[in-house]
Amino acid sequence: MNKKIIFTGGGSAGHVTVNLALIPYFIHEGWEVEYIGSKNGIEQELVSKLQEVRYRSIKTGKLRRYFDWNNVKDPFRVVQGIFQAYRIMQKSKPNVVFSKGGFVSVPVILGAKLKNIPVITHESDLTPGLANRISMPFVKKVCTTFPETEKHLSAKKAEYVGAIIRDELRHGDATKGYTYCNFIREKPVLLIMGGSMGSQKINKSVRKSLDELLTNFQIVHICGKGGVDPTIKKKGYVQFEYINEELPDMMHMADIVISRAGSNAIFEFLSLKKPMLLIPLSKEASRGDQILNAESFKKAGYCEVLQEEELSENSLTKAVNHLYKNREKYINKMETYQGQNAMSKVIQLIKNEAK
Ligand SMILES: CC(=O)N[C@H]1[C@@H](OP(=O)(O)OP(=O)(O)OC[C@H]2O[C@@H](n3ccc(=O)[nH]c3=O)[C@H](O)[C@@H]2O)O[C@H](CO)[C@@H](O)[C@@H]1O
Repeated sequence: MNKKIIFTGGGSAGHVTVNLALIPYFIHEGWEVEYIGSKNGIEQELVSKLQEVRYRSIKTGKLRRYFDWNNVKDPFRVVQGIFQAYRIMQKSKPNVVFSKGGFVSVPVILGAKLKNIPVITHESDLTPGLANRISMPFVKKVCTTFPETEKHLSAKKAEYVGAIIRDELRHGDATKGYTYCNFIREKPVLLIMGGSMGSQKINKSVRKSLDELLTNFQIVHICGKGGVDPTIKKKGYVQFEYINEELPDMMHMADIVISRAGSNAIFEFLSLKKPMLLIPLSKEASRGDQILNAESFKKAGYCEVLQEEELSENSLTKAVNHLYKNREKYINKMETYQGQNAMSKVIQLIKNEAK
């Protein structure tokens, strides 16, 4: 009988793209693949494109660090989600569960634990997220992207594997990117990606400096859902809410990037050797994981960092021009980065645990 794996993870694309990188391998190897996510999350949108994967939705609650009336209702949703996940495990009988974290993964992991199904999780960031911290006692292994993360985890469970990069990102075609954006070859391209959901702060700041930035660069701006400003029509400036199939072409076309410091995005840029200006999400809006991700990259010489509090018209254009001028320095440093062959390590761990 074929082996079966259930993937989970969601809330933002950063909790889905690692799964999207792994899923084709298991399908190719003849495994049955299912995915548990929320009903209307980004994971549903991204995974529903994969015909071979059965998608099942459960109720889930968000784990917020701030006051919200939903905080009262959400624990009940999580409990309902645990029962739903338990029933799925009972019917589906997977050999193993792989979780990429995010709040939808907590009920799935608990449901799997109740059925004694082994779970492996993956932590993208330098410090473990809340969902992964809650789930820690119930999982067999936690795969980490940064070596520094191991000190935040139990030594028995932590496995440093490195970053998992979707294979298609390596096969982008810059020429297609130029055609798609109607850009010319003679002027450098700046790609701006404020994380998978866009960043209002970065969008605002870029737009204030747009004319100045456009004197030196053509700009692809990924603005996030609802973030595109249709009133701005300028030569050499294109905006998107989110890019799917064309992202590899856009990444290959870019000379330099401005990005949030979400772990998947920055390792993708690193693997393609794109000099980065990172603007991490502030401590006010997060646990500060992106600040640590960015610090680690800066220490390695891969990027420039501009903290959100320092963001202004002047500081942004100055930092972008400085990055472009010194691009060779960052590229040379990135050339020394050795990928950890994370994909095969994770696949081996999953196979070892699959009952
Ligand atoms: C606000 C928030 O909570 N952010 C977290 C979230 O970020 P976020 O969801 O932004 O995740 P990442 O930056 O790590 O990854 C974004 C992923 O989306 C893809 N992408 C993005 C834009 C686009 O148009 N098309 C596309 O395919 C990127 O290629 C990448 O694979 O998860 C990350 C990984 O745990 C964390 O480090 C971030 O702190």
